[in-house]
Amino acid sequence: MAVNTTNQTYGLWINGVWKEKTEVLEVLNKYTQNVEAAIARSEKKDVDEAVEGAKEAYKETFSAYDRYLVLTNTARLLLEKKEEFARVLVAEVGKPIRDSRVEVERAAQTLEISAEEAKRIHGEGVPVESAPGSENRMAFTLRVPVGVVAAITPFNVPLNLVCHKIGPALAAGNAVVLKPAEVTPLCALMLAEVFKEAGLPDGRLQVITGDGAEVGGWLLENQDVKMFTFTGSPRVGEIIRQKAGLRKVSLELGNNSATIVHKDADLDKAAALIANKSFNNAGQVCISVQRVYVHQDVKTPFIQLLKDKTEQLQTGDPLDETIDIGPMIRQAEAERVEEWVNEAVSDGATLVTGGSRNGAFYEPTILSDVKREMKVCKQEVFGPVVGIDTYATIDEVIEQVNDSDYGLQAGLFTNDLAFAMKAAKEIEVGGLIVNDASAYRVDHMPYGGVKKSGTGKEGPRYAIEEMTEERIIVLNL
Ligand SMILES: NC(=O)C1=CN([C@@H]2O[C@H](COP(=O)(O)OP(=O)(O)OC[C@H]3O[C@@H](n4cnc5c(N)ncnc54)[C@H](O)[C@@H]3O)[C@@H](O)[C@H]2O)C=CC1
Ligand SMILES: O=C(O)[C@H](O)CS(=O)(=O)O
Repeated sequence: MAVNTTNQTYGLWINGVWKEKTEVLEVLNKYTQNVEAAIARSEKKDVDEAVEGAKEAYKETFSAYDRYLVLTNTARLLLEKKEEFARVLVAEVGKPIRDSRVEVERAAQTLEISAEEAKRIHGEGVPVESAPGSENRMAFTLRVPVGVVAAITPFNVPLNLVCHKIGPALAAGNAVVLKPAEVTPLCALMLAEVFKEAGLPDGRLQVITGDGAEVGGWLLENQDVKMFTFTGSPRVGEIIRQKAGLRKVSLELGNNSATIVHKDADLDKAAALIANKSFNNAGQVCISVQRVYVHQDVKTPFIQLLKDKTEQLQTGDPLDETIDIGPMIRQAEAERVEEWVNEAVSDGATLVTGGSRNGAFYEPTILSDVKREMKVCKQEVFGPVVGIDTYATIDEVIEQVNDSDYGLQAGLFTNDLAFAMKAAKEIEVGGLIVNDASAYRVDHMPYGGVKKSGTGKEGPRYAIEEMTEERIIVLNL
């Protein structure tokens, strides 16, 4: 049974207290469509106040060890409140309860890893003395924080992806102004209070909410923001890239992730992992499997296995412990997916399973005989749809995978080491996952794409590099 888990009006989190606003936006429960909570709609002056407060907080000493302690405490408190956060994720995203619990656990891990990294941020020795005329010099680098970081996050993984920005930014010694997605802002707002309870100095983390384009625009205008770290659509990523000017920008954008199933693969294992990782979070995961390339010799048995495993997935109320797939974020998105699938079928694709919509629910859907120019292949579906195509040779499939505007992660099922290593060199992505689907991620690995999938890496150690400047110190002795 769905319950209203928060039923609260949130203010803006500025300088460690709630600032109430009269204008609010409603946040819906994505399963019941009831109002779950309300959030404040920021005005420009609120955004400027948040940035100013962050700038002031940044000037105060916050040692690496204290950063470590605060992040560790936050991770512990988050785990203590796991069920509370998981239920809010169920409500605001429509994410099934079992997956929501996993997201809270991963978010705590992301903060824990960030805490560990806070203690080992270091530069390196630079042998300037080896240059003629510099014999009496020595040099080393420092990594210094950039200052105020603006973090703008998407709707689909609203706790862990927020932690992937706040964790490393704070670990590196920055102050953060966070703008969570307006449709799923609740966990981020709750997290702000947890950080305070964990000992974070006021102003180091500000959370402002409101209309994305408006608030994002005001953040971009404010020159006291020194870096933008963004996860979301390529459309908004490009706006940020253009308006940020010469400031630092890190962009985690979309993907139409491919996974290859070679003729020597363990087909049962491949089908199980692909079924699980294509439809998780109703396919609203940017490394979710969207394009499957199966070797022509094993097409028929593989499709049958994938169909069987997909049809075992249960769709329904995300609070129900037995449910695998909940609603999409809004009905309009499910309608778009329905349109793309119908268009593919009328252009010659075969519907293997699924293909129907009920409100915001879209059934897990498999298409075969897809063509590369179809929207379900060429664009990012961001929904529970997999399109299967075949190939004959290794060169051909590498070309098919690379024929994409995107390049975040890809998967490859094979026991052929030579193929795996050729793919590692030639597939144009930020990460290749061998003997698993494209959607494998643990939170300390480098994560980020090429082409339209963005620039910069996440994973706390790598994000800290993005969120610090390298400064060289030369000693003339
Ligand atoms: N590479 C990655 O790690 C991930 C990428 N994504 C991508 O995100 C997209 C889906 O998420 P959405 O939340 O719908 O993306 P979105 O781009 O619509 O929104 C993302 C964030 O940007 C804000 N925003 C909207 N307009 C803005 C503007 N003009 N200036 C500044 N900020 C603005 C939104 O309020 C939200 O907080 C998909 O394309 C997906 O692939 C999602 C998750 C992870
Ligand atoms: O890109 C996404 O949608 C997420 O980063 C995938 S994950 O972190 O939830 O695995």
